[in-house]
Amino acid sequence: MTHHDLVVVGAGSGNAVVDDRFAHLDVAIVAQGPFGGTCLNAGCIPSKMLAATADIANTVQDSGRHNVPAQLEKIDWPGVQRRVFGRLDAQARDAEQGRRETPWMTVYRGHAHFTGDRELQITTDAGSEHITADRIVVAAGSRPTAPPAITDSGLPYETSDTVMRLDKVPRRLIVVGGGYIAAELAHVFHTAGAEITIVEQGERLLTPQDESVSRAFTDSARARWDLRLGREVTGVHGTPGDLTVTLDDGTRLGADTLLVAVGRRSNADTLHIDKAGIASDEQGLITVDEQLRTSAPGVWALGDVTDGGPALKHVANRQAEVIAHNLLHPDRPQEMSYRVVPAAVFADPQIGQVGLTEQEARERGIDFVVGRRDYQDIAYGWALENTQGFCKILVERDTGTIIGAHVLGPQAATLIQPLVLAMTWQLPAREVAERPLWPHPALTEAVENALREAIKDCVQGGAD
Ligand SMILES: Cc1cc2nc3c(=O)[nH]c(=O)nc-3n(C[C@H](O)[C@H](O)[C@H](O)COP(=O)(O)OP(=O)(O)OC[C@H]3O[C@@H](n4cnc5c(N)ncnc54)[C@H](O)[C@@H]3O)c2cc1C
Ligand SMILES: NC(=O)c1ccc[n+]([C@@H]2O[C@H](COP(=O)([O-])OP(=O)(O)OC[C@H]3O[C@@H](n4cnc5c(N)ncnc54)[C@H](O)[C@@H]3O)[C@@H](O)[C@H]2O)c1
Repeated sequence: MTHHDLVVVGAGSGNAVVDDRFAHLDVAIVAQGPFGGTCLNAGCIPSKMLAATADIANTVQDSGRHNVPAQLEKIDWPGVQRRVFGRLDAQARDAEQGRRETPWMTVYRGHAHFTGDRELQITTDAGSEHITADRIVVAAGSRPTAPPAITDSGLPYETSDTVMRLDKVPRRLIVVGGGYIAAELAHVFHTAGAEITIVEQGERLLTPQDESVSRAFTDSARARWDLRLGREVTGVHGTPGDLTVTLDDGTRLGADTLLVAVGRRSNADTLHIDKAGIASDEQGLITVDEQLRTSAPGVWALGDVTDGGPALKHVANRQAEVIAHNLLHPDRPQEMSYRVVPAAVFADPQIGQVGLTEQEARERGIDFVVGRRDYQDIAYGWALENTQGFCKILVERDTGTIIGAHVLGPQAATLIQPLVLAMTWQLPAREVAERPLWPHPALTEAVENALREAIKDCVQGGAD
């Protein structure tokens, strides 16, 4: 049995825990999948590289509105695949190679599970190995789920793990689920030439978003895609490549490809965490405290496998930093904060969001005002000929505190950042609107003007 000072299980965000500050230790990393994990290989990065390509294709298709006659010939899908995955696969290989060449690190390739306190069995192609460690970081991520009506059919279906690497664009793609992945990948495949149908059990797409954002997004999607809202799949029949999907209202839909995007579940259930005294919640997420310690002494956890914050890469990255600090400085530990967590949907239109939605603020009984500015009411919105974008900011009436912000439209993921900063430092809305100069006529004027709109109705907008 080999002993290490520190073992990290999972080479996604877990790989970011360890750097040269740990060179005095004997460190091992166990990797079942490619280095870089979901984000690099099948998540954030390929989906955004594909979405950026789709945005460019849309710009060409839409160029007539700017008096630039142009025609989109086609998206060269095999070329896009080579560019995107050629780059990302090389990154994953280089990351693993870098670890293998690090003298104080050991790379185990295989699946780890606990056999006791800080004791792991690693199953590899060559057999199995037992290791122990003084300290362990669990960063085993999550995996896509699929409804039984689909899995029981025995017919093939894609998930985000596989669909982006298809060698051909599907002709008719049915997406089950109307959340993040559906919004982003329907944008990609629609622009690449697929007919899109979305089957979503809720009444709108992206329902956790602010109602006005979810509504605007759904309306925009309805113009391009066939939306089956309030519906579930009850069965799949046919043969691979020629599928018939039945819905709970009896509708039958034809497709060559089915993409299931109904959420993900923690991989904690594959780790035998009970053998190591690691507690999990009712959804199977490993329970962590503010310092990202599990219930087992000497075991930390981060990312999608845990109950610590939303399953987003910037959350996991920050958790990796906090754990690294706490491993190196146990005498002065840091705590993870989830007070201000932004998120973005890289679809068409793009969405940026932070803090409370209007419906959440109402449910909490907060007395708040809403400031809104549409892109079509600012100069750069005219320049873009944009008619649907807006920035909406929620401000507590009495204190002028910004409690939530929502942007829909071009560059929304970037435009949200000044509001993330303002909320992080708890700057009053009036100060954020009036103290800095906002460059004219940039898109950021949508943010500035939404803030000015909100503070008109505040009792106390902040500093005068
Ligand atoms: C399509 C898609 C798009 C996304 N886009 C965004 C985005 O734009 N922005 C954003 O913030 N987030 C995005 N996310 C979410 C983001 O990818 C995840 O939150 C993040 O990657 C989680 O990191 P992690 O380290 O917890 O898990 P992972 O990156 O999944 O890493 C876990 C690693 O552990 C390995 N592993 C699992 N079990 C074991 C085991 N028993 N033994 C050894 N190794 C094991 C896995 O092979 C994997 O490499 C997206 C996700 C998807 C699916
Ligand atoms: N830009 C980003 O940050 C980004 C992008 C993609 C994925 N992600 C991460 O990956 C996670 C998974 O994404 P996702 O899109 O799979 O999940 P999601 O939770 O965003 O959306 C799932 C959707 O599927 C619907 N649904 C569930 N069961 C269904 C059923 N049986 N039939 C029809 N609809 C059903 C839900 O109502 C929901 O709208 C996200 O929650 C997020 O953490 C983030």
